Amino acid sequence: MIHFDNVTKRYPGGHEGLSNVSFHIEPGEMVFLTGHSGAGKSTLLKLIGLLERSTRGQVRVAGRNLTRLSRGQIPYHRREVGMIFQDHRLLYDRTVFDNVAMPLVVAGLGHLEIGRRVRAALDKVGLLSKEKELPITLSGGEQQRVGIARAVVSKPPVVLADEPTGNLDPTLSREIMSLFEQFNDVGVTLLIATHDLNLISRMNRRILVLDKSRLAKDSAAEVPC
Ligand SMILES: Nc1ncnc2c1ncn2[C@@H]1O[C@H](COP(=O)(O)OP(=O)(O)OP(=O)(O)O)[C@@H](O)[C@H]1O
Repeated sequence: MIHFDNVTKRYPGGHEGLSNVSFHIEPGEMVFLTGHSGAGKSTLLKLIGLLERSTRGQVRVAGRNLTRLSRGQIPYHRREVGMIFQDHRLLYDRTVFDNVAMPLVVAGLGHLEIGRRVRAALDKVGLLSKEKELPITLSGGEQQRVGIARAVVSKPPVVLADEPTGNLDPTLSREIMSLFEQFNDVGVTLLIATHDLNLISRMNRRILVLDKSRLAKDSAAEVPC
């Protein structure tokens, strides 16, 4: 589902956010990505979501070679990759419903279909009763769940999360992880970047470790990277 072959990302100014990274994630895997601050976790997720392009090497997601993808194809790719951010990135002048509906509006779906899908996604994250609220009136954990509903409303086969529990207490973090497990149970491939080593060890899943922009460890690999 996600293939990195010798991928390097060099930012303007010459700094390498990612250096010669290779790994494969199979459909239906749930994988954690960790490493020190600045190790390259966000850069790796941005390459998968096409928020950034690789400088060298090949990134393939759901059968698409992102290195060769034209600008016109980017919206189709984004629909297949749901992204969740630590700071939620909600629109604070729009209701919860409108925030979750955004990807479907962009995709040009009809009114009734949007209503049906948004309510299904809000129900999944336990926020159906809050659809008319503005995000600012919600708690941090609830805002994160709005962000999660928005990421999964198009039913993407791949979901990426960048520090999704960074601002949450342990109970809320567990709730978010349980939601991710439920998505994974129905076949969604998840890649979750986090500093939280307690959380990672509790989940008992495959772990990719970045160190100074390189892949230092893949718990699924027999030998060190
Ligand atoms: N747009 C950019 N321009 C220049 N350098 C960047 C840019 N984005 C990231 N970097 C650099 O690339 C490296 C990797 O950054 P990245 O944000 O991927 O790390 P991270 O592991 O996600 O860190 P954190 O855990 O602190 O969020 C860092 O040295 C960072 O300063």
